[in-house]
Amino acid sequence: MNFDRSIKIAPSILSADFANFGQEIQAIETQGADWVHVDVMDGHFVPNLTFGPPAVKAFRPHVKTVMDVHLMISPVDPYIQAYADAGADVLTAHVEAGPHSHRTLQAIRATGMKAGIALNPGTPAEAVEHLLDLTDLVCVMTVNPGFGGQKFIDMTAKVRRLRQMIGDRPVHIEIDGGVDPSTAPLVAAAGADVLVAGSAVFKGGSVSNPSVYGDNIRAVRAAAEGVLN
Ligand SMILES: O=C(CO)[C@@H](O)[C@H](O)COP(=O)(O)O
Repeated sequence: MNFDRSIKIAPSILSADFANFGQEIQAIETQGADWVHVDVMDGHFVPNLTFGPPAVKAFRPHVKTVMDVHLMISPVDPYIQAYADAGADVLTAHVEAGPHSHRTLQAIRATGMKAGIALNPGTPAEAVEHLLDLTDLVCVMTVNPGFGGQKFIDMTAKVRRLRQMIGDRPVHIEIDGGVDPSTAPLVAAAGADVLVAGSAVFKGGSVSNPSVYGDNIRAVRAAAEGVLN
């Protein structure tokens, strides 16, 4: 996984057909997804339950790009090795999930995975300033985590501040929640490069009508890239 700051679209499979993950992953990748975003929720850190390591392991053979696993769980550390074994490429933990994010990021990197740190909308950029040398990705939540299909919360000032703090480090800024062609330009202009989109990618499409996914991915990408040229 080489670092670059081009716009990457990471569909969240939280909006996919849960009875058909293999084909859904293949469809979004064939239709232009750069990464595949997997939302892990524990019913404790967030009020919803989704996948665990066995599901991530089952997704692995279908993902040909980058499997980007977002842990909305607490605690994190006891499960890091299980997600490495399951085949995650990027593993992101929340800075609010425990008192030892520094240790968590070191433990993630020690497995060979890329390490991400996520911030809830209420958490300031400064909460991760001391972690920037240990992280490959900062995920800025633009909804309160737990569910797809929520309204975008404007975090562009936080994204700008983070990009300034990151400087020339090779750190991605990922945006997660309510990303669509109307919100993507705001965050791209502020310095984000990885755009997670669930509803905006999967709406109107299916594995038997996958070109809609392609249209949706292209619409988000074009809106984001449009402000960079
Ligand atoms: O992590 C989350 C929600 O907690 C996200 O990944 C959502 O799944 C994105 O969905 P949309 O807001 O794009 O529908």
